[in-house]
Amino acid sequence: MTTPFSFSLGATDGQARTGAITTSRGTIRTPAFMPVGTAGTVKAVQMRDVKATGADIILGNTYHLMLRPTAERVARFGGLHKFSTWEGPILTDSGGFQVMSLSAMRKLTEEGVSFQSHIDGSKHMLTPERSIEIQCLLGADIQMQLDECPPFPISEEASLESLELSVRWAKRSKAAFEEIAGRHQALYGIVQGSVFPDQRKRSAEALQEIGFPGYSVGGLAVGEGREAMFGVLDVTTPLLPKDKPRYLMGVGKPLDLVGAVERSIDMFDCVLPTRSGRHGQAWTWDGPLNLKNAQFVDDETPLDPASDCPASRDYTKGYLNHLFRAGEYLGPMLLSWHNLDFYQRLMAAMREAIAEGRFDQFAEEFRARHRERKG
Ligand SMILES: Nc1nc2c(CCc3ccccc3)c3nc[nH]c3cc2c(=O)[nH]1
Repeated sequence: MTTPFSFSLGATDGQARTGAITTSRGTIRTPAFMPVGTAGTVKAVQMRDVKATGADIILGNTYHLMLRPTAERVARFGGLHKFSTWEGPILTDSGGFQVMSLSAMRKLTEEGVSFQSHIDGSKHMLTPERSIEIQCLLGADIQMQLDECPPFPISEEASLESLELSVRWAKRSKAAFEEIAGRHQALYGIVQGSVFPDQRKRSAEALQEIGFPGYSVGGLAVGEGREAMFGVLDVTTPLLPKDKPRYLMGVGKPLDLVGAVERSIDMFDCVLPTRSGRHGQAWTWDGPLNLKNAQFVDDETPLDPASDCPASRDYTKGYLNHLFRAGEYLGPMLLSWHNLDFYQRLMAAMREAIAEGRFDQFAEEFRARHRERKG
């Protein structure tokens, strides 16, 4: 573990940019889509197939893994890489977001957030210090500060209070990180401020005062809608250092990814490709398809013959329709795999378009072709 974390910018095209994040476990090509592996597995897809789709990095979840099987047990197995057999970089969230969306009896104080496990009701406490300890026990290469992701909508004064707490927690997270993390690991600050431009500015400036090797844009993909999200990016990314990665948390649909790359975002995560795949939704260049739909019963064409992914190339839509109607495990497995591959092919196409100075044209053609809703 000697290679220190670093980011190098590649090509820029308008505000869009390519880059490479060097970590001790491999390089991440940006713009990058990071499959979510919440409980140490990218649901229904084996790690060798996740890698084959082109993913350079996957995500793990402090909240889920601290509850089960516990961070200490994962550490005894040699860390999350060894435990899950994923050998590339792993990014973990700090857990606060998941506590607020999943746990019961949660109580938020200056110290941290106490809560009851959604699994067995046991009592737990997450502080900035404990979150960093857990992320280090897991062995995460890129870690997140503990923050508070405010609900949407939220009043301006409540949003300001929340972002100030997250800034204080950013300081404590960095102090704890510097105590116990390795030189090969990196900690990101998370910009908050909901949909208020002056608060986004305040948060971005306060975090840069503290200083991080990368910055996440938090507080979005919480129901604000695409236009409001883009509006926040328009005012936020210009405030962040150009020579450091920007990670838009929890985003998103293909049209969200294109619009956010247009606004200078480098890293993305979203449960959509795997979660929607498990329920029969296939993402394609032309938009999403519901493969359970009767229209596919006799369809003898694959999802994408041009792909080298077996899930996209070797199975007919009629067969996939059958698998879902029959409740066969293979249905969710193949569609999760296909969707991850499609997301990686979209990211690769954007990286190539930026490198060739034709990203505007790519984005325009994609938006014309990709119909999110029929008709
Ligand atoms: N810490 C944090 N996480 C968020 C996530 C989870 C992303 C995540 C990271 C790693 C694993 C799973 C999920 C969000 N998802 C949608 N919107 C989100 C906002 C925030 C946020 O403001 N702060």
